[in-house]
Amino acid sequence: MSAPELIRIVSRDSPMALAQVERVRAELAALYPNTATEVVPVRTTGDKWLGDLSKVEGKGAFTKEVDAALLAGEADLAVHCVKDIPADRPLPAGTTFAAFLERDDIRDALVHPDGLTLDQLPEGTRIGTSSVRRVAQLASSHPHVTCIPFRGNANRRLAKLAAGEADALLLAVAGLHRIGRPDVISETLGPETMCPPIGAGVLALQCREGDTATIDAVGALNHPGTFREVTAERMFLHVLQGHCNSPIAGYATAHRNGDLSLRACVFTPDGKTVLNAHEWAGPLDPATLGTSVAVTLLRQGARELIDSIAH
Ligand SMILES: NCc1[nH]cc(CCC(=O)O)c1CC(=O)O
Repeated sequence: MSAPELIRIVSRDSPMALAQVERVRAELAALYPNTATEVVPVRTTGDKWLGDLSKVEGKGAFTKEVDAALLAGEADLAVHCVKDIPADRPLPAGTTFAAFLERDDIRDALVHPDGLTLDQLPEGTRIGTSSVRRVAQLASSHPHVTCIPFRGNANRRLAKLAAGEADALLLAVAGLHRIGRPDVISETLGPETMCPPIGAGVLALQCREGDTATIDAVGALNHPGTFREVTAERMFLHVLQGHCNSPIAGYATAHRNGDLSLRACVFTPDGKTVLNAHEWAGPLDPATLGTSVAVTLLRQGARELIDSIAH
């Protein structure tokens, strides 16, 4: 296959996002030694605005400017965390997913300067997180700790923690590895303790729809098992139609025998109500599994629960 001579890659300009781009460049260089790559960093609304995300355009705050650069032809490939790509609406018109890279760790980690675990945290511990998903699950499992709003990229959050603005943080394990700081992890939380977000630990490669040369080239980086997992998870979120304040979590697992399972939860913000579903698909396609799990939660009252949360 003849790959393009040059692929310009656009992404957020945070240290984590730039590390993600370096992974993509390395994978492309290994496959296509004659293809040059260039990085086009972009600062997104989500990076500039450090207040409540629902006050700006909560959805797409980390992807909008990146997608605009792709569509304007300033770059050929956008690299996104799947977790940051809205699933309740289609991708921006004119763009398409070309690949999902092999999934990293999907778990969240507790970052506590003295190495305490979640169960060891004293009453009143201030956990810096603005994630409604993390807040709801902590309120349910560890009601004696307090979540305080905390935004900014992972490096900035670690700096704010070091400055004493919180006592501990919850951050994604994958992200901490990407910024070279797995050393700060005091406890890795299993999905039964802290259910991960849709798309956790996966990088999406997005191209312009008509750019078949780039789509074909970067498509070789796709990981089929990850593709199936992400397809099920994003269809689940699409059918559920949450908003930026609805605590929703879930993850699919592609098993070695070809089966796919999807476990998902919807919470009230106070964590007092938890809706849960876990289903398997054998011969079913991933999108059908995602739809089925969403419908199961809707039957349990997820629609009323989500709509009753202010947004
Ligand atoms: N909201 C920012 C964001 N988007 C993706 C990740 C983690 C890496 C990933 O899941 O791909 C993070 C940081 C975090 O939540 O700790």
